[in-house]
Amino acid sequence: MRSPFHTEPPYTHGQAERTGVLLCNLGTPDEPTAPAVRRYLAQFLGDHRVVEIPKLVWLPILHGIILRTRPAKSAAKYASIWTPEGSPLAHWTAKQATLLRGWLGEAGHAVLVRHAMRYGNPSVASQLDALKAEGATRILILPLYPQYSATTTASVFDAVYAWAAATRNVPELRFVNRYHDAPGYIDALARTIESHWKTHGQPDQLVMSFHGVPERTLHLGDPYHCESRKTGRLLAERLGLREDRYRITFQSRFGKAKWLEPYTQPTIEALGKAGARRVDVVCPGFTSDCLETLEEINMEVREAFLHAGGQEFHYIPCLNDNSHWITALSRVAQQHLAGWPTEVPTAAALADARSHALAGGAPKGVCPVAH
Ligand SMILES: C=CC1=C(C)c2cc3[nH]c(cc4nc(cc5[nH]c(cc1n2)c(C)c5CCC(=O)O)C(CCC(=O)O)=C4C)c(C)c3C=C
Ligand SMILES: [Fe+2]
Ligand SMILES: [Fe+2]
Repeated sequence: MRSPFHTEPPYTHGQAERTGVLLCNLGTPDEPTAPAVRRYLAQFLGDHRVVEIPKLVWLPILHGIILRTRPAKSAAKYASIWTPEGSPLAHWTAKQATLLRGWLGEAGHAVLVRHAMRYGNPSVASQLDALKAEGATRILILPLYPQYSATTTASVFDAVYAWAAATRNVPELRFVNRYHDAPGYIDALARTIESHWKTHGQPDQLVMSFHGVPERTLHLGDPYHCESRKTGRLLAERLGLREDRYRITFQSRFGKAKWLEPYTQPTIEALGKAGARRVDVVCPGFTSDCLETLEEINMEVREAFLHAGGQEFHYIPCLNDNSHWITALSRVAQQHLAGWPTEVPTAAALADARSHALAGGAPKGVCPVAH
């Protein structure tokens, strides 16, 4: 009879038990072409965590209208931010995983660290399989979203549950829901802004722009709005900014429904029209630069501000591979790893497990070990 679960090697004694961390991000197309963007958007916008319209109504609209028109337009935008290393989001996420592995190692935690994308590659399932193949029996799921949203964080968790539901020998799993107010995260953001200001001076207004979500999700119990606003308030306090020197706004509206307000672009245009000479924009909810920061903010919104009469527009990059940010991420990971063994098993422990395995004596056909 075929098993409904993924094929696994037979259980063997005496293997090194390892702890793993899986850094999860949203994902990005494999290349900046319409077919690749179509594949990516089909998976992304077909996720009921992202678009909550009943599938029977939504899928004909998605496949019949949106996926016929949007991919070519989005591909052109992706082409404008693509780098020799590929998509910025993919590049920074991979680098963050490498750096986090090093940081945790320095702190004495010999954990396996990999990264995965909720949509596109490398998939969450493929990286969980890889961690398991490397011996991970405990895995910490760490989304690269400081603010919890059902549209992003919970969707990553869905992918993990789906993998676990098809796995026989499931590792112990832990999930990080949020770190929107972690002091190290706020500090890393503040240092990035302060270092920009040290070179360029201060603006009339600092705009903290977060990705938006439909407003109704707030009324249905999603804390994303409140967590984003708290990040913004803590950041302003850390920078010593008075309330009239900064704004918290929401960007990247998708579709016709009301999203969280105030919207980023109209706010910045209004600032330009009202005579603000210089605006600086930072995107604290994005831990890597991506299409939504490099194209939407640094190109579209920049142009709108200058067109509205503004003189200087400064985009302050995301945390990316900033060392204070990696320190913050490693602190979040260590907090959630507490109580799990994170050292490499000693030779003595492995030898003990193996000699135990050699004790033998059970009937043929089952595990021949004296347990
Ligand atoms: C940081 C948190 C994010 C939330 C919350 C979020 C919600 C959300 N997004 C869409 C629709 C789109 N988002 C797109 C790109 C995109 N979104 C995020 C992050 C969040 N999204 C990132 C990091 C990116 C950039 C990815 C990259 O490859 O660089 C896109 C695709 C781009 C396009 O075609 O315009 C769409 C579409 C919805 C509907 C939503 C919540 C309901
Ligand atoms: Fe998005
Ligand atoms: Fe609130």
